[in-house]
Amino acid sequence: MSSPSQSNRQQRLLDGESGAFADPASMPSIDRAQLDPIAADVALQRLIDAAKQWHFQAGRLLHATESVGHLDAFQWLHHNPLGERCLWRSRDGQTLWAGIGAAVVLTASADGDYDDLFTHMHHVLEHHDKAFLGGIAFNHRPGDSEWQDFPAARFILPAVALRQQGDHHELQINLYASSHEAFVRQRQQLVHTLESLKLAWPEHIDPASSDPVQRQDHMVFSACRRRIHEVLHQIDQGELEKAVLARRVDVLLDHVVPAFPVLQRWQKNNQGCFAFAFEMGSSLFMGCTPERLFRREGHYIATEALAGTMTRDSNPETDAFLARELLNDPKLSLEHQLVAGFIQAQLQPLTEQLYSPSLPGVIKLDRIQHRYLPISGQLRPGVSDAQLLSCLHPTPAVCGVPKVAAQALIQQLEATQRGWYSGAVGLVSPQTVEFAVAIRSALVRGNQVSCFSGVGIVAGSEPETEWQELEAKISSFLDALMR
Ligand SMILES: C=C(O[C@@H]1C=C(C(=O)O)C=C[C@H]1O)C(=O)O
Ligand SMILES: [Mg+2]
Repeated sequence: MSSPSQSNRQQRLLDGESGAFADPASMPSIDRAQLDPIAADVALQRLIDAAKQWHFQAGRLLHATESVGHLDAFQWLHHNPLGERCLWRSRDGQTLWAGIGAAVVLTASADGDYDDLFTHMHHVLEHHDKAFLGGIAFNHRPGDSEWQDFPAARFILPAVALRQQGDHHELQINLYASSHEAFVRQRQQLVHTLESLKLAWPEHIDPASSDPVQRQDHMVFSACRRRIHEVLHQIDQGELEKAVLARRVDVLLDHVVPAFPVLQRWQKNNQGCFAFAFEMGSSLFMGCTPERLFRREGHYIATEALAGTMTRDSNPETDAFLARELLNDPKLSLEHQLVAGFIQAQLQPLTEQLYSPSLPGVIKLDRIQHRYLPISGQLRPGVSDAQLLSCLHPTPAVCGVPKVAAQALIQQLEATQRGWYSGAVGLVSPQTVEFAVAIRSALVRGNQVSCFSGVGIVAGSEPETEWQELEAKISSFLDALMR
């Protein structure tokens, strides 16, 4: 129960925001855990005052930070479509960044061209406790229609960021301009965004879910079987050992897809996954992935091999039996071992020492479980983030072995472009750089959503089993979408 003075404050916030709940009888209550109204309100006003007092400084980051009470980042983004939005949540849930609008946007138009990007990002950030969020494509093809808003690489420093580290939540604002004219324009935009920003919203107004109006599978089972046979044939011929085949399913709803509430449900069903979202133009790419590409802190790198999949069962004994099968099955071992071997071989020349447990473990998700092997090490002096990204991406978890042969076969067999699906997404801060593999992901455009999933094909793959695996991966997303 809230006190009368708290209720008044809640009402004032709601009235100020939209005027929609002026009648106390019809006013929904606010989730108390969601917000400390005074802190958020005052913090926001302080940030507006700070921005108004900024003076132009060429090529210097202007910034301000205020602590706030607990804000639900997914709902905050959902209720504030005031500029391009982005989100990054670490796998342990301890770190979350959400952004609205852009202070700095950095892009690359070709794959592998990451050196300048990282140099530039670190130059802008200096030592500040801030982060660029962004990602890279699987392999960039200019002119792809559904991916046209997504270049080979793109990173943004949000204009307004909500940062959560453990229990500490803060709002940050940023501005970086190279001319006085740009400074004036960007500051005006920033103040406007802050003055429009909602920090409170009615509780549990979750957009109603509905059945899809239409579903289009870009690869039906017969085509999938044909492609798997083609990969198996090439494996027989000794051309390659593994290739990952991907599938796209489009779903049309009768309303705009509520991307952030869907992502929040998806993430809640899959604790222990990264969550990410990047809005660009009228598209939004988001996902809930279990797979880390790498995390670097100082000279320390942590990565992993995650591949090989088994279904789950509601009966714990059967589920444990399936996990043992996952660890013992030779085809699943090979599928996973090819990823681990690649990562270890790529990192060997860049590290002093590389550590892994002798046996893999299991990661459990809502509908499936995976083989998992952590790999960590001490980087040699001078190894850069750009180098790590180029040497690890794409791993055989999303591409194949050998890499070049698999890339060519994927390009030949897959009917649709992957864009940022199976690329890498993450966060670049002065202290930490972390990328996740952008699988279990979907591209939202208005009331349409394209979701993607892939399977690793190795000797011993059976089309029916691989098809079920593709279905299981996609249905985790459809559960969150349709609920
Ligand atoms: C390619 C995807 O996932 C990859 C393929 C897996 C497999 O085939 O067993 C498991 C995890 C990932 O390495 C995807 O989910 O889209
Ligand atoms: Mg598999």
